[in-house]
Amino acid sequence: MTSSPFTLRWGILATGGIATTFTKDLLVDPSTRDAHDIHHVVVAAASSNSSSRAETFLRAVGAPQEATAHGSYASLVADPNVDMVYIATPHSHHYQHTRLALEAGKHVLVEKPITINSGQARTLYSLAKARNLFLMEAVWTRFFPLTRSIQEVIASGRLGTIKRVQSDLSFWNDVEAEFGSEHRMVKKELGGGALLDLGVYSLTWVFLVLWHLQRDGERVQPGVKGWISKYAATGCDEMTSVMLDFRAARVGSTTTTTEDGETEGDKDNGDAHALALTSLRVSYQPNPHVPQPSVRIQGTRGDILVHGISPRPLSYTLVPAQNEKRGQPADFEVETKSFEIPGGGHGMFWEADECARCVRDGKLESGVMGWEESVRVMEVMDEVRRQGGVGYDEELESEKYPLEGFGV
Ligand SMILES: NC(=O)C1=CN([C@@H]2O[C@H](COP(=O)(O)OP(=O)(O)OC[C@H]3O[C@@H](n4cnc5c(N)ncnc54)[C@H](OP(=O)(O)O)[C@@H]3O)[C@@H](O)[C@H]2O)C=CC1
Ligand SMILES: O=C1OC[C@@H](O)[C@H](O)[C@H]1O
Repeated sequence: MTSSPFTLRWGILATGGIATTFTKDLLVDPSTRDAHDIHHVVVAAASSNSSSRAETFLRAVGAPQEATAHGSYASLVADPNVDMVYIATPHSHHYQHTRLALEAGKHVLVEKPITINSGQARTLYSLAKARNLFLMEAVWTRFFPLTRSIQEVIASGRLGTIKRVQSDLSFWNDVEAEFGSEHRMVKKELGGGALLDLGVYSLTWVFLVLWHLQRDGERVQPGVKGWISKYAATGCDEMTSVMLDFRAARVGSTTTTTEDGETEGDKDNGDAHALALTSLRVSYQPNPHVPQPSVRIQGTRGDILVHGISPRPLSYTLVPAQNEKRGQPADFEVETKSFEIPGGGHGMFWEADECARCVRDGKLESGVMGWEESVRVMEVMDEVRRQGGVGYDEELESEKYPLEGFGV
């Protein structure tokens, strides 16, 4: 027996770059990615600017004619046809706009980073829980089939015990020419800086491997050491490097017997280290003719090299360790697995599908991009900013609501 798909009705809050990309993805037929149980409808969009800006946006993305164009965010969240609000404003506004939507009784998908700091994130998740509403940080990379495939390889133990993860999301920019001092990437009033915008992906890869290797209920926050180099024009971070120390990341460690009769499990203390990098001045891959992995996951029996930009990688290579002296060499061959993004989309529809399924099933949080992990990543970024001396205005770091000038 086939039942009809569950329909989620979306309201898009803001009309900028990523709102456009995401909304176009919502309009891609889910059957092109073999999803038959859910369906998305774009019922409204809002611009803080004017309803005509929202109308232009709706036409540009190809939304249904009957979708409503709102001239304010307050009007969007009051729209009774909207089930789920997608928030695509700058970082500085996520806390205010997510509260606006939750307090109006809407489920929310909010762009990364969920907030400016972990305290704000915790408050939003408590509010969602109290109001019985779904809330998720839009870390779309988590929902890629490629990401799931890598997590499965790690969980299978084929790579042995995972000891190290290195992850880099850096762009090679002429920062002054490209961003000046007004672009959201570098403007402090908009929560700018490499760490919150790009570093969150480097940490995402570290967490999706090492946080999940710790046992449920026994997870401990890693030790964190961070270095920040500031952009002279605005004081935001333009280059941030983070080292993390995960103690006793034990699930997936091997206990195979080696030639001398010992077991790897006996010798391994379970610790793992990570390096999460981001910069606006150099690139993870300065020259496409010389491919370099954006993420490297290292186990005692081999590595995984992830290729392509880390928010949206399209292939990975399994690299077996070859060490003549080892009793137990890797039992797999070099293999590259490539993935496609179907339906002509960008790949953001998989996170939207997760939202629909969670709402359908009455879940408040995703089992893939859960609340605790989201808060833990924010805590790491808080600590790195503390060590590197980068703070935002008191109001932006506060949990005061509503703040004037934020359209709430
Ligand atoms: N997941 C991903 O791959 C990506 C995620 N992002 C995230 O999405 C968010 C938005 O980024 P992006 O779309 O590139 O940004 P844009 O500057 O392109 O768009 C931001 C939109 O927010 C609205 N807005 C409301 N208040 C302000 C304000 N004071 N200043 C500027 N804009 C304001 C505007 O829409 P309006 O006038 O209609 O209200 C504007 O168009 C960020 O949090 C970023 O981290 C960004 C790029 C990629
Ligand atoms: O989320 C993002 O991923 C891709 C980057 O180009 C963009 O600046 C960032 O916001």
